[in-house]
Amino acid sequence: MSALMTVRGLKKRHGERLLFDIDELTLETASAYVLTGANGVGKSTLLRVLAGLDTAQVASAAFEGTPVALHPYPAALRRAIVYVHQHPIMFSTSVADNIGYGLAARGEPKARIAQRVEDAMAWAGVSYLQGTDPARLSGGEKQRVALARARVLQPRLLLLDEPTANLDGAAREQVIALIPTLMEQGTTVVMACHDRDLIGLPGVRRLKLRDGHLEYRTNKGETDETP
Ligand SMILES: Nc1ncnc2c1ncn2[C@@H]1O[C@H](COP(=O)(O)OP(=O)(O)OP(=O)(O)O)[C@@H](O)[C@H]1O
Repeated sequence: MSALMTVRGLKKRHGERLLFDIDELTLETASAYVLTGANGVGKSTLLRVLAGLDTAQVASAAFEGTPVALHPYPAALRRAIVYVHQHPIMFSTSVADNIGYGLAARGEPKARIAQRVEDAMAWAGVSYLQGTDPARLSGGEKQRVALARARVLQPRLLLLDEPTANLDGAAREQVIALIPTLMEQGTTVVMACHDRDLIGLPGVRRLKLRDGHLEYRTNKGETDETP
């Protein structure tokens, strides 16, 4: 398996506080990871740094074998890497506009956008929300719309920040059910989470942030560790 992204010497500071000091982060092509660790350890920050939404000190980085800088963040990475926020923000237009927004920003033809949005809505099980005001979506619906919005962009790397946080019951299960289908299409997925059902998904590898360092773990449905 080949490395999709490698980052070496990744340090993040908030003032005097060294949040993390990661020797090396390697994400393989078409692989899925859960990023675990205690509250406040820096999971969201790490994802945001990879997505170019936050800055950090980086010794070197490469994407698909090509050396890249993370600051300033290159347009090629902005196209290849998509971050989905824990509480996705929706534009107040329509659900379809929200899903197609990134494609429109890329200048895709309208007919192509409409087709891909329709497919994505069916994939995410949100076709019934066609006429719903985005401001009225439930937490689970919002998360599924956000996943559809990310999926249509066909990212090489998808960063999901606690995709099931604050969801329970059917809403949580519906989101969890979408994750393996994202993995199947060859996208590398990294999910910051505490959700044991996500951590235990087959084929998902585990990265754990602890004391500022990144540990690679084998994932065998751990029950004996703190998430
Ligand atoms: N701008 C900032 N200035 C100072 N500290 C910050 C800033 N932004 C975040 N932090 C701190 O950095 C730490 C890491 O935050 P982050 O949200 O990345 O953690 P997390 O592991 O995702 O936590 P959780 O599991 O609770 O979501 C927290 O202690 C947070 O308070």
